[in-house]
Amino acid sequence: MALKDLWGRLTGRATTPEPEPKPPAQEPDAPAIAPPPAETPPAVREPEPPDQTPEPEPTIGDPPASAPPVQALQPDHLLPPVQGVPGFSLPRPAPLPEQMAPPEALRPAMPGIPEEPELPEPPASLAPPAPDLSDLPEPEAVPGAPVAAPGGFFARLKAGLSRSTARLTENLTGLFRKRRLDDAALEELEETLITADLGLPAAQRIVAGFRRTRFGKEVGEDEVKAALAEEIAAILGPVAQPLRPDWSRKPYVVLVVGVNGTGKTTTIAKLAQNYRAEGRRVMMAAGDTFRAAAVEQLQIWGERTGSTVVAPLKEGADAAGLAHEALQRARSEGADILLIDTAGRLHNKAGLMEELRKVMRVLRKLDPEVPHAVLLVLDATTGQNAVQQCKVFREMVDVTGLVVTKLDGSAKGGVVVALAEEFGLPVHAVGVGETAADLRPFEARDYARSLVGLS
Ligand SMILES: Nc1nc2c(ncn2[C@@H]2O[C@H](COP(=O)(O)OP(=O)(O)OP(=O)(O)O)[C@@H](O)[C@H]2O)c(=O)[nH]1
Repeated sequence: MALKDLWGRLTGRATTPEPEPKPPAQEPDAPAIAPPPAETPPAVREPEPPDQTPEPEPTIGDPPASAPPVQALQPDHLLPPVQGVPGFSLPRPAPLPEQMAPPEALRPAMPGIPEEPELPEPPASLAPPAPDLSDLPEPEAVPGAPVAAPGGFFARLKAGLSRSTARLTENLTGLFRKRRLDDAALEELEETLITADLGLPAAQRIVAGFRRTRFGKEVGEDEVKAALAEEIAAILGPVAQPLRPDWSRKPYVVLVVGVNGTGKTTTIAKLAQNYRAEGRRVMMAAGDTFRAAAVEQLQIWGERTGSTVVAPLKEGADAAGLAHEALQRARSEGADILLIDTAGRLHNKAGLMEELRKVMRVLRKLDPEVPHAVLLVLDATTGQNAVQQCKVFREMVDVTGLVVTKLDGSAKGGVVVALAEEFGLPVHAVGVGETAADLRPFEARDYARSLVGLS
C-alpha cells in the first residue's frame, strides 16, 4: 500500500493525488518568512547556515480536496471567564475582554495579500502582564455557542466521559454480579477493556492485577469498579504531569503538533488564556500557514487575551521562517512563553515530517535548546487511531507530552489509558469542551474514577 494511503488511513481522511511539487527553496534567512517576488523561484536562506548545501524546501501540498473543512473556532465559545486551573496555578479567574475584533477587521484573507516578502507588522509591544479588565462588562452570550457546562471540572469530566463509562461498565454489570473470578470471567474482563479502547497491553496488565489479588474470590460489581479504578489510576499516575514551563527560559518555547482537526489551535488558545490569566506574556505563532481559519483563530485569541500573534503574510508561507521570526520577536519583546502552532494537513507523512523537522532545525539555529516542549494533541474520539498517531509523530519529532482533547461526548475515553501504557509520555492536559475552562491538567485518580463511573 502506498505511503500516502497509509497516511490517509491514519488521519482518517482519503488522500488525493499529490499536487505538483513546488520549486525547491533553501531554508529561510532570518527573519524572512515570505517568498521573494513571483518571477523568481522562492529561495531564502537559513540563518547562519552551518553548511553551504541548500536544503530543499519540503514539498507541501494543499490540503486534500476531500478533507472536510475544519470548523472555524467561534471564539465566543470561549468567552466565559477564565477559571482557575490548579495545574496552571491560576490565582483567580479573570474576566476576558468584552469584544473581539470582528473577522473583517483582521488581516485580509490570505490569498489577497500582496506577494512582497515583508514581515508582518510588529505590534507596538506585548500587552502588559495582567490587563485590568475589571471594568469591562460580561461578554454577550452568542446564540448556539457552546458554554462551559456547570459544575466543577470533575463534574464536567464525569459528564463528558459518560459515554465512555457506559461502554466500559455495561458489560461489567452483567459480568460481575456476585460471580467467582475465574479464568472465563477474567477473559471477559479483558475483552471488555479492549472494547472500551484501553488497548491490549493495558487490558492485560489490569487483568493480571485482578488475577493476582482476587482470583477465585467472589466479587460484586461495586468492588470490581473500585478495583478497576485503582488499576487504571496506577497506569495513569506516572503520566499525569501538568505542563510546567520553566519560566527562567524566557521565552519558554512550546511546539504544538498533531493531525489536523485534533484541536491544536484551540489548545494553544486555551493555554494562552490560562497563562495570560496568570499574568504571563504570551506570544503565539500561527504556523498552520495553510489554513487561513487557524491563523484567524489565533489572531482573534491574541486580541482577546492580550497575547501577541505572529502570523504569516500569505497562505502557505514558510512555517519554519515564521517560527524563526516568532522566536526572535518573543526574545526581543520579552515574552514568557511562545506557543507555536503547526500544520497537521500536508499531503503526506513525508511532507509533514520534513516540515516539522525544518521548523525544529531553524529554531535550533537560534537556540539549540528549543523547543523546550513538543506537545502532541490527540483527539480522543479517534480511539485507537490516536495511538497510531502517537507512534507516527514520535518518529517525526521528539514529542515530550500529550494533550488529549474532545473527551466530552467521546465513547473512547479509555484510549488515554492505552496511550499511558504504551508510551508513558506525560499527559499534560485533557480537553472536555471548547471553553478555556475545559482544558485542565490531567489527574489520574479523577480520570480513572470518572471512567468507571465512580464519584
Ligand atoms: N467538544 C470539543 N471540541 C473541541 C475540543 N478541542 C477542540 N475542539 C474543537 O475541534 C475543532 C478543531 O479544533 P482546531 O483547534 O481547529 O484543530 P486543529 O488541530 O488546530 O486543526 P487544523 O488547524 O486543521 O490542523 C474546533 O471546532 C474546536 O472547537 C474539546 O476538548 N472538546
